[in-house]
Amino acid sequence: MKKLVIHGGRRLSGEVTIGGAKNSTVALIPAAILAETPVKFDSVPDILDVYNLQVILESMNVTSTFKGGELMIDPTEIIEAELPSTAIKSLRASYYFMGSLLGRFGRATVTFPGGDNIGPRPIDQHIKGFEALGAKVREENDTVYITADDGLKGARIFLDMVSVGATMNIILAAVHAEGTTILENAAREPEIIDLATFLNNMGAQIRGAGTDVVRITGVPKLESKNTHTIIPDRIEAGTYLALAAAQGDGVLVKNVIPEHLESFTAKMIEMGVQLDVREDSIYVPKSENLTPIHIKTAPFPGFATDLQQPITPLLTLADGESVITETIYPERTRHIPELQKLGVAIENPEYGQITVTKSNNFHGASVAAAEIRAGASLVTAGLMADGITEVTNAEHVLRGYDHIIHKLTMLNADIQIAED
Ligand SMILES: CC(=O)N[C@H]1[C@@H](OP(=O)(O)OP(=O)(O)OC[C@H]2O[C@@H](n3ccc(=O)[nH]c3=O)[C@H](O)[C@@H]2O)O[C@H](CO)[C@@H](O)[C@@H]1O
Ligand SMILES: C=C(OP(=O)(O)O)C(=O)O
Repeated sequence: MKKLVIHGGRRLSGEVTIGGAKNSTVALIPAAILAETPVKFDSVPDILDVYNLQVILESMNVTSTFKGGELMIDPTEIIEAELPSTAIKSLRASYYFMGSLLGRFGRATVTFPGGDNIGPRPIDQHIKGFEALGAKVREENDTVYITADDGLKGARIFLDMVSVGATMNIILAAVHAEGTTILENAAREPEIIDLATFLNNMGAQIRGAGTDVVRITGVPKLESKNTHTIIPDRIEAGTYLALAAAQGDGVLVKNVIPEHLESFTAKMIEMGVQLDVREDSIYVPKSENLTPIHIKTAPFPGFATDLQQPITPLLTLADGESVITETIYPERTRHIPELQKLGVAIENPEYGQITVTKSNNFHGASVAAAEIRAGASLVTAGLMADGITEVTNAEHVLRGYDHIIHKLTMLNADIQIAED
């Protein structure tokens, strides 16, 4: 295991460039096996999830090379094979192989996915979608067996709740299905548009991605003709924006799509952070006299659950009590006891509710990252704290933050990675 060692208290300044979106990337890689040709992505983030997905691809005889942000995947010699369960368990998004294998071969056998411990994460809506398309689904010994012996047929599917994963998975399965699938109450996250753009550029017919009704008309063949550039990671961007406001003396966050962050930047502005939102970058000046806010997490375009923990250290600078209502993952609270060790006044008074009050004098401590965004909040708080903070279980952070040591060091932070 690895740990991050932070000598906190240094003021941050300069520029940081955001990488490609993790949540696009982890869907695009499984999507690549639907192509009859090699595919190429650029702006691919250097994160552990990508390396684990490459291990899964390799088990299917799909070769891939990843260098300098460019990922080439050749699925032309793909074979059906047992997928490596350690890699499958290392990330949530391995469940996208259910949709893409089903689309490609008409059947899929995938171990239950792993991923972050942020409370229950059922996949009933994914399964409901596959069944509506004509597949039979059986769950046994932690494994999901999906078969569509008579092929998949377009269907009308209404999701019971807005789910990013189910929306993506149903799109993946439906691209080769016979006829048209109409997916209602679909998630509207920008990463879904990114997936649809990639597939459409290869010949798929997906309309309405980014709205709550997505129509997918099956096509027999997908062929890649150009490189797909992955959209910037709005969650990584939000993490740096919050850090910059909390500990910066002027930070420019580059390669962002500000429209993807509106619910987040609106809250920062409400706090009194004088953001300068430009075309594809956001400047964060030194922030003072902040006021507390109320945040309610919600599906896009609402405030992202993935950003409630990264913004938390900033809330400690506001004069009063801020309240976060976590509606997506009410048990996403594993950062709380760890932040308390650093001196943060944070409580979980009732299920799904988190309160944060003004806390002076953070002090370094040894803390554990239970999951990716809990880890991001600990790194932010550690950079604000006096003394040394060690964040153990750093793999959770490295799973989704591209070149984090380099980026923070360039902003004048003192952070190292070490074996634990
Ligand atoms: C790889 C990826 O993109 N991960 C993101 C994705 O996760 P993921 O796609 O797993 O999250 P979902 O959007 O599916 O989950 C939303 C809510 O629906 C519930 N649900 C979901 C599916 C289902 O079949 N049944 C069900 O009850 C979940 O428990 C949760 O309460 O969206 C989450 C919510 O924005 C983010 O936190 C994750 O970073
Ligand atoms: C919960 C997250 O990721 P995953 O769905 O990949 O576990 C996240 O990115 O915050």
